Amino acid sequence: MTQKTTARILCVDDGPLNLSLLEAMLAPRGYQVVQATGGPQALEIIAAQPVDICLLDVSMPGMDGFEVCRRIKGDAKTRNIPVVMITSYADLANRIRGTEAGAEDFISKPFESAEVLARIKMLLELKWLDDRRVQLEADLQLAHDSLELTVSERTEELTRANLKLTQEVQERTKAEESLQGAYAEIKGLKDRLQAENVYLRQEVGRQYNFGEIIGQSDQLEQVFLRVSQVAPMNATVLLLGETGTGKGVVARAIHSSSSRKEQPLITINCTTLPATLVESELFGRERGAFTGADTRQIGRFELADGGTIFLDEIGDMPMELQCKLLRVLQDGEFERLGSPRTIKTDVRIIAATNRNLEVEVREGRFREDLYYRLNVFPITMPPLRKRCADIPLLVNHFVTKFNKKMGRKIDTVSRDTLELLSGYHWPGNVRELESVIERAVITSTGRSLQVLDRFDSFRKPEHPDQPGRGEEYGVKPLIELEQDHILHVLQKTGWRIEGKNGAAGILGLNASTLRARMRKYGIVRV
Ligand SMILES: Nc1ncnc2c1ncn2[C@@H]1O[C@H](COP(=O)(O)OP(=O)(O)OP(=O)(O)O)[C@@H](O)[C@H]1O
Repeated sequence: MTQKTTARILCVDDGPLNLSLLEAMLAPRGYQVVQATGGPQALEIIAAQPVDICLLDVSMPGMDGFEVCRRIKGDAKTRNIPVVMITSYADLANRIRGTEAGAEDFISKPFESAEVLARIKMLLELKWLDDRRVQLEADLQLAHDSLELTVSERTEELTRANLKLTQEVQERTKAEESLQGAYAEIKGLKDRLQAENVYLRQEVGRQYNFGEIIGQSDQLEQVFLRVSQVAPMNATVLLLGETGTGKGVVARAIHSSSSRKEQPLITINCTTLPATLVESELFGRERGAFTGADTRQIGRFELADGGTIFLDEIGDMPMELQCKLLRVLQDGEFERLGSPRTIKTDVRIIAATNRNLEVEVREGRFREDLYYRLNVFPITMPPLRKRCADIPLLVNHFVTKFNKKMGRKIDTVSRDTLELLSGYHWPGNVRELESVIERAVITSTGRSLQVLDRFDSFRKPEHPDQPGRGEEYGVKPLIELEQDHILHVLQKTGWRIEGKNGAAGILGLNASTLRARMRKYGIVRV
């Protein structure tokens, strides 16, 4: 513990001798002695300069030592100056009064040098300790205050941070909620999209496949029924219907479901064959049959022996050939061009046309007898617009086909697209749909089919008054109605023709007339 040795000691006494004694005692010990000969002077000194200790005589004229002591202790600025009262008779009454006035200690007159010095030293140490304590307390208070400040600043900071955090949490919660909302919306959209998308693969399992014929509409079911009825027979089949409705497909299905399926199916397109060569194409020719015929040619009828001949676009066959064809159909016989030898052939005939043969007959462009020969078992292919139910299956079929061909991976078609396709008139029928899908597979980006064609301009039928186009007005030809009705009644009667509850009676026909009609329309029980 260090302590300053130059302590300033105020000695207050009305006796100069005492003051000199004290000065003589203290000064040599390094104390700075300040003298006052009375109370008022002492108080002035104390107010003007720092004093470390005050030695105060009790009995002084005017203001005694007790009063001076009281004033020192009564002033906050001077209260910590230790006061030592000097009394010549150290009686108890004076000590009590001194203590009450606030004196810290007492020394007796005459002074005992050792006692005075010991007391001064002790009081100075105490004062120093007290000063130190006050200082420490002040430091502590300061530290406490600064800590308080720091704590309050920190608390404020934390509160602010907490507030910010709370706001952030709220914002985040809000963001999360809106994200959840967005997710929900996306999920909703996705679900809707999925609901709107027709998954092609799912459809594959449901695809009705009669050979290559895709479709499951009621109209096509009728075709399937008739195909399955006639395929096993050798009967001639006449396929009717607009262009692109699938007559060729049905011809192949009939052949491949028949007992001739291991034998060839020879197709002759009566439109594309040059008229001059048709005859040799069909029946063959001997070498030298005509100028330039330097080799023998086997005709298609000969090639098809045991198999099937598909005469496509029969309505376009020249009249002179129709006669020869009739002979093959009737007798199974013909001669090669330039040869008298009759060749026998066993072929099944399937003919197809998009013309109205009755009109052709009426107008003299088609032989009536040939027409009856061909019209043994007519099958009318419904136009695509009459069997929109098949459009999804057909789209699926063609997308799969063109995916494979072009190495694409399209697997969905939106409902909107299907609706667009289903609403179109399809004058070119399945062939037209096929090329629309081929185009769309080429141009689609991604996995969903995008059809860019605009169909509206084609919607209206071009020739509303053309005969045989009744289906454009939702009207079936009478002949079709009759066929359907007979079939329907026969199914109802369990194929009973005659007698009570027989189909003939119900239809108001003789049994023989009904049988004739059934033959005419090729209606047989399967
Ligand atoms: N039901 C079907 N299922 C699958 N493909 C079909 C179907 N109908 C038609 N097609 C396809 O449509 C295209 C046209 O068919 P097809 O040539 O058989 O018609 P068509 O009635 O003979 O026409 P045209 O009278 O002009 O000769 C072909 O590529 C065929 O494969």
